[in-house]
Amino acid sequence: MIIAATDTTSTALTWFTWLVSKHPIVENKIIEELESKIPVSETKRRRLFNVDEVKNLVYLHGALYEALRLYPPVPFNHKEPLKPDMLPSGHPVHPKTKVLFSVYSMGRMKSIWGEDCYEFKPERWINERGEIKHEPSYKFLSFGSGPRKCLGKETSFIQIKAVASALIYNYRIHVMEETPIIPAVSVVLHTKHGLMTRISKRWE
Ligand code: HEM
Repeated sequence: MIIAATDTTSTALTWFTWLVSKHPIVENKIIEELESKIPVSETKRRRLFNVDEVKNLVYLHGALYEALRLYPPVPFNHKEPLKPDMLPSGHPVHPKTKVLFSVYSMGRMKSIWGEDCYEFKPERWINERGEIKHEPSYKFLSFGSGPRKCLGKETSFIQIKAVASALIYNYRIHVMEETPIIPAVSVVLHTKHGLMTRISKRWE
């Protein structure tokens, strides 16, 4: 729980916070969705959101999945076959061979996500009926795929959603860009220099 859950969720929230601060239109749409789906009285502006309240937030889901696609907290992974196998490319794989794959790169491939693959676009995850658009786990690999995929996927996502709602709804977050916001080369995709921010209350 401690190893698998701590750095992954905090890293996901860090990249999400940075991406939202760079995309004010997305930030406004998240607030609009919170206000329309979870109405709040004028006198009680500041608030926290519970699991049931955030469950059906479609736009926020899309924004968080976009952050996880562009900045997967576990940026690479490896697998090895139990018996001799062949990759779709025609390359044979021996049971003792580890196949390393970059989840980070796969989230940014035009052949997988289309021409706009570098764009932070929550709408990518919303279908024409306004519902969450599901993608196969072998395409969106941020939580892995198959029998050993992340056990904490649902738990972590709902936690992240509740924290992200409270952060964006209650505070204006201005990212200080004195140091570049770039990924660190590591097993978990931390921001190399952290994320320095100036935070103010949104409702005063
Ligand atoms: C944003 C948050 C998280 C991300 C991106 C993430 C990602 C991953 C990935 C990529 C794997 C490897 C899957 C594979 O090899 O196919 C994994 C495994 C795992 N995760 Fe997570 N994880 C997150 C949060 C959590 C949390 C909160 C927990 C626990 C409550 C957790 C528990 C586990 C466990 C136990 C495994 C090993 C599963 C196995 O080997 O059978 N994860 N996670």
